[in-house]
Amino acid sequence: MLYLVRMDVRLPADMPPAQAAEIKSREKAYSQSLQRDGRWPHLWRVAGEYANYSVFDVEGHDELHELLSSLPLFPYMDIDVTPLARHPSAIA
Ligand SMILES: O=C(O)C[C@H]1C=CC(=O)O1
Repeated sequence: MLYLVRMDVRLPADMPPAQAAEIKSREKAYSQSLQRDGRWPHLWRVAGEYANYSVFDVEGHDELHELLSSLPLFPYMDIDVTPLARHPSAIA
């Protein structure tokens, strides 16, 4: 199943910069492993915001929840999930 996911990152203003950098580094490594194995085929920055739109290609809700809740930034993100169904007029 495909899911469109918006993630808004809200790190606490008082988080020490070294801690923020360490979390972002782990997030990057984890997200790139999911991109490489094909489960996170799109990752786009929302221009001007600390947010992204992503497309996940996973078995279903349970796998998506497992992946999202394992993100190192998960405790600091607002996440909005939209399940995608095939459009009858789509040619691809
Ligand atoms: O920067 C973000 O949008 C949050 C998150 C998503 C992938 C990643 O590496 O960081």
